[in-house]
Amino acid sequence: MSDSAVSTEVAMSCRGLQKYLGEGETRVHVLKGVDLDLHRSEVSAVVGPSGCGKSTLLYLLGLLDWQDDGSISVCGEDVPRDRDGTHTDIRCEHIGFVFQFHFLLPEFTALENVMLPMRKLGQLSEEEMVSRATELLGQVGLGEKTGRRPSQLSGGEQQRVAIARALANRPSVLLADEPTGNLDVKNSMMVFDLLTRLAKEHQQAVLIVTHNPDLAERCDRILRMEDGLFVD
Ligand SMILES: Nc1ncnc2c1ncn2[C@@H]1O[C@H](COP(=O)(O)OP(=O)(O)OP(=O)(O)O)[C@@H](O)[C@H]1O
Repeated sequence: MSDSAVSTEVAMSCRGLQKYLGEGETRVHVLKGVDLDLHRSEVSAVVGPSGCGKSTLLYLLGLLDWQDDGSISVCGEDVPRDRDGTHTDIRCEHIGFVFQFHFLLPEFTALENVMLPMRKLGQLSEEEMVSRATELLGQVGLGEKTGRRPSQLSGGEQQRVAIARALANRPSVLLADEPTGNLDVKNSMMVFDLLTRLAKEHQQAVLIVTHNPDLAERCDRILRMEDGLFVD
């Protein structure tokens, strides 16, 4: 993938990120001081052996868990370390997630699923939310299937709805944990290319955890993690 379109603007960064998991004898020092800058329009792959801390890092950057030490900033603003709800607001506004399993709500249509993050953020009218969700589903090639429930869509289509949902609030950062891990080779490539193309179009920074070397090679850069740290 060409890096000519990578912006110098940092969408997210972390410094000295440390995390312990578990209690007592099972306590593990998972992240040992991770430094990272994610630039807009840049797609970074995180690779490394099982258990080295990739998902833990994604959880911390996604503000789904708290670090034990170190700092995270989003669009130049430090994320406060106290657990006062600020995290949820920042997450809603700035961060989109795509997981291996789509976590779409089964009783909702594709359109309603994509509208959910917008409802939570509460900045758009009903009409604006419908319009944006419709546009996003069109961009992921599901313009004709907006009224379908997840069970009426294929695995690849469900993951495309999840991508549209992740982009709904026009986040600064898109975090993806094995986003194609549940798909066959053909759908993997298609979903991966779609995700990275749309993120670049929307000038988002993308961080993808993957065990798939073919997908990692298609990213702008590959970050190798070993035992809780990035290595050269
Ligand atoms: N709740 C927990 N208590 C103790 N240790 C944990 C806990 N959750 C995860 N770990 C350990 O933390 C380490 C990092 O886990 P993490 O899920 O971040 O690894 P990973 O690199 O994403 O692995 P994989 O590629 O297998 O998904 C592992 O050694 C794991 O066993």
